[in-house]
Amino acid sequence: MVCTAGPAASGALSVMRETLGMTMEMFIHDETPTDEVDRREKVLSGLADSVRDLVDATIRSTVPDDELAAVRAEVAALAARLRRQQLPGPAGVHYNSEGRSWNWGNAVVGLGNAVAPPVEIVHDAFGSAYAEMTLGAAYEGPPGMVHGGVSALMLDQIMGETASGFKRLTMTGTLTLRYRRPLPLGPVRMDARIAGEEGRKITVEARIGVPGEDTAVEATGLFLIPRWASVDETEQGWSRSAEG
Ligand SMILES: CCCCCCCCCC(=O)SCCNC(=O)CCNC(=O)[C@H](O)C(C)(C)COP(=O)(O)OP(=O)(O)OC[C@H]1O[C@@H](n2cnc3c(N)ncnc32)[C@H](O)[C@@H]1OP(=O)(O)O
Repeated sequence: MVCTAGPAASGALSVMRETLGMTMEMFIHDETPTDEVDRREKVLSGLADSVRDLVDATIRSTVPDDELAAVRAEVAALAARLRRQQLPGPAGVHYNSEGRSWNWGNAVVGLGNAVAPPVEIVHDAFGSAYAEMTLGAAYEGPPGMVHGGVSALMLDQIMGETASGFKRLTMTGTLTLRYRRPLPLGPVRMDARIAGEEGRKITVEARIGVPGEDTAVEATGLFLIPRWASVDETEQGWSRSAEG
């Protein structure tokens, strides 16, 4: 799933740029046609999937040292091929006038980011969302368990998207987590919902756990529409697409 910032978003985006300077320069108006974006995204996400597999294989491999060294040389050669043509910095968020946006570098949902777990967040029209994914060896904290920071990362993303609803800009103000029980690596599910709204403050509640079992981590977050991004402007400006 990819969030989209339609043409009307440019007002909110320009305020963000002026206010936050270089950081928000990462929102890039980019008139690449949607079909080209779709094509590139498919190829890039395929590569990210393979690199994710490489990460897992690296962690778990028991091949001899000389084989590890040989693989290292091949991986270095592949990285050099990719670096022949690359961006000067992070990928940022791009959007075109057709209402398509793409955020391939995002740490949780970036389709070009092999560090991101493969997550598709599903939103309904009523301020709630869920996601199911499998967290493997790359996300380990306690032995066999999901790292607590990874749970926080994943929850922050689904909660931020839920607060935003892709119709307004929100930022995490405060995130409170209660780790109730260890979360084993493997299939997990997250759920989030808006629990309350008051002016620029949106409270979101969420949980993550093994599907069908008791909650492992519960979260409450206060998400803020920044002072510099008025509700009217951001509500006009943000939209989302179903697919990405
Ligand atoms: C569509 C795309 C979906 C994307 C999903 C992305 C998920 C990922 C989300 C993130 O990770 S965001 C990155 C992490 N968060 C940040 O970097 C936020 C950094 N902080 C800020 O930019 C500003 O502090 C912030 C925008 C949060 C607030 O600045 P404002 O200038 O708008 O707040 P202001 O000072 O006007 O305060 C408004 C009210 O909020 C309260 N407040 C401000 N900051 C707060 C805070 N951090 N926690 C709790 N309350 C806070 C403040 O006390 C006040 O309360 P009262 O109205 O009752 O007086």
